[in-house]
Amino acid sequence: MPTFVSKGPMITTWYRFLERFIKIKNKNVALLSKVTLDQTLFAPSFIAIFFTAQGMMERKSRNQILEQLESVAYTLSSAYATERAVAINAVLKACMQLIPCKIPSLVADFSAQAVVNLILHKNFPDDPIVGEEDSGDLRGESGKPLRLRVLELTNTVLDSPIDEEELLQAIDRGSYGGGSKGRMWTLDPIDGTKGFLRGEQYAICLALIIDGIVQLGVVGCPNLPVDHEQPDGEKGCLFIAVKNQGAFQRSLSSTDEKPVRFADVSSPESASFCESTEAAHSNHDNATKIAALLGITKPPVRMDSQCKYCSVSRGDANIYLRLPVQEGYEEKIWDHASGSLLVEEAGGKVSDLYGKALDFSLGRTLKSNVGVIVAHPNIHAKVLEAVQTVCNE
Ligand SMILES: Nc1ncnc2c1ncn2[C@@H]1O[C@H](COP(=O)(O)OS(=O)(=O)O)[C@@H](OP(=O)(O)O)[C@H]1O
Ligand SMILES: [Mg+2]
Repeated sequence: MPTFVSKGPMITTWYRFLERFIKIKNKNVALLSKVTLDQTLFAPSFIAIFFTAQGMMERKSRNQILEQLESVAYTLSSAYATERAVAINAVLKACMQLIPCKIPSLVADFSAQAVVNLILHKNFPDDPIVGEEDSGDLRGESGKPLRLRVLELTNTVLDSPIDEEELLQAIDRGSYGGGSKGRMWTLDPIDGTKGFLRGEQYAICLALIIDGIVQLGVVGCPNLPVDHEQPDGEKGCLFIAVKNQGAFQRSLSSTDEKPVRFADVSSPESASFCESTEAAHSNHDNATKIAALLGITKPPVRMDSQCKYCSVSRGDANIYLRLPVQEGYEEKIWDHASGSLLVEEAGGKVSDLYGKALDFSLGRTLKSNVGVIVAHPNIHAKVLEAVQTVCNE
């Protein structure tokens, strides 16, 4: 019904407008101009108006309407569709090989990097990869026992088995130095090694960066509950974000994707925050002082790995702080690329401790940034101010 009522008159008026105002003699150029205007101006506006009106008539909430618009925009957009599908497949395979049994973390780390790099190389042979691991510890006689265990695990998820030399080559495809030009992938095969060892949160994180800008991020969290409200329910989630296409979550066992959004929060007092489990990776004492300054009363949620980015993106908490412990520590691009895009696409804001955007164009590390602050745009400025007050004390 809304289609019938709105579409006819609007389209007729639009085409009349085009006929009247596009006065180009060359017929082909005139046609091309009309098609361009139609696809870039009319179609997106019409779709947005149509779905908003439909949502309002169905008495949907503002958030439900936004979610629907996001999924329509995603369905209609095909940018990076192949990269998205390949990245999901690679991260899923790497997750699957780690779930069934208890695996030593070194074996898991190398094997996850081999699996993801092999899948990326098969699909995008010219794309360089900035990966956390290299094959040094697997080489020679001394590396043989570890090498064979990694090879065995890697071959459990590959369609066609590889040999020892192919394994080493695959891992070393992650040796790219990064930079500001062209395409590259960045991979943390197991982020949150300590969490993996404890049987808690860890993540497999893959991102596509083009000319220094993160365009796609996929994060696999094999131990994260699918629903934060049901910590004993199904575990294992995949988070996916493509620039300007929104952020999504699915479980490892299903292909159904749901949009994820930052929880609305109007003031820091009502917020909750999460930080690293490891006090050696983020300063817990300063975080406590910042929380007090902001009037936050809820205790922090401590969690390992980029699962923190995922958790705030879907509204489990409102703030993520990573406060430097060691002067001169340079954050690695694979520890933040996919997570930061996920946050931005879910409606959150990411900066460093000085309010600067994270710069992924400077090599393997975030050389020009210090720490990370993630918060809802409504409260980011206040959080930043409190962080600066405490860190400058
Ligand atoms: N000194 C220091 N400061 C800041 N960060 C550091 C530091 N040392 C290590 N790392 C990196 O922290 C990564 C783990 O991230 P988290 O701290 O979020 O998780 S965890 O709680 O430590 O498991 C961890 O990633 P993984 O090595 O992949 O686990 C490291 O890259
Ligand atoms: Mg890491």
